[in-house]
Amino acid sequence: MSSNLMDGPRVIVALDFPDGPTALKFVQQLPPGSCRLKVGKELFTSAGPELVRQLVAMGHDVFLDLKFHDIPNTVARACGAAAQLGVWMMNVHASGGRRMMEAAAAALKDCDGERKPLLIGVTVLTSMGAEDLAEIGVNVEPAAQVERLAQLAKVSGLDGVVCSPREAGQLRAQLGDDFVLVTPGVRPAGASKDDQTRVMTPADAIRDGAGYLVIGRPVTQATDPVSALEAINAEIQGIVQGT
Ligand SMILES: O=c1ccn([C@@H]2O[C@H](COP(=O)(O)O)[C@@H](O)[C@H]2O)c(=O)[nH]1
Repeated sequence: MSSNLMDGPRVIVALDFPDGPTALKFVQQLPPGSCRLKVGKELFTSAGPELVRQLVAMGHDVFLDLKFHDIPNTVARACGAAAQLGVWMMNVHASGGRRMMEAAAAALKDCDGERKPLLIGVTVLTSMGAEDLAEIGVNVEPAAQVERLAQLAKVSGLDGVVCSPREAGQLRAQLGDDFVLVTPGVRPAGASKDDQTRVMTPADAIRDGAGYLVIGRPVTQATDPVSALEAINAEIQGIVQGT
């Protein structure tokens, strides 16, 4: 899938809500086709796989963001179980290593064509900066570590990576148009960074080669979430069409 040929919404709204009913109430107000949806650790822990099945049955593309990170066998089996839910995208931590990522990719290889979920590797969390990396013994700039893990993800058979938009340009140039770049750490101009560190605006992220923008609080916590989402889609529309 070339980033230039991707169909459909580029924004993935992070449904970081405390429970299923709150998430569903939020989803029901979204205009059809305006975004894809991400179910992460908070909502999945509270509402479980049934909510994921429900969102898939409603026709949504669901990114199951559970960031699996364990021994290869455990991660492979978790990925197999996630695929059974019919999700569009799922992820593992690239720092789990090549054998873990290869096992995850192998677990999905028997899913039939259209239904095969995209498998994405998390590189360096967008909340982390150089000092955070140094504290865990990684004494390089985030961009260098992202590049290293993204290359490992690619040779391990993954479809793409989660990175910050700040690394999108470099990865797009190095890893090609077919490698999927999913970028959280996206903030409209003037919005609070919250706990994110490596951020960019929606327009700049797309311009630099991001495939999908994961956006949570700037939409979900907005006074008018639908208008906030529409403004982001309007901001990136011209750039997406020009790519
Ligand atoms: O490196 C990462 C990986 C995942 N996330 C997730 O994306 C959203 C971002 O939410 P905002 O409210 O827009 O900050 C959230 O669900 C994270 O778990 C990330 O931020 N960075």
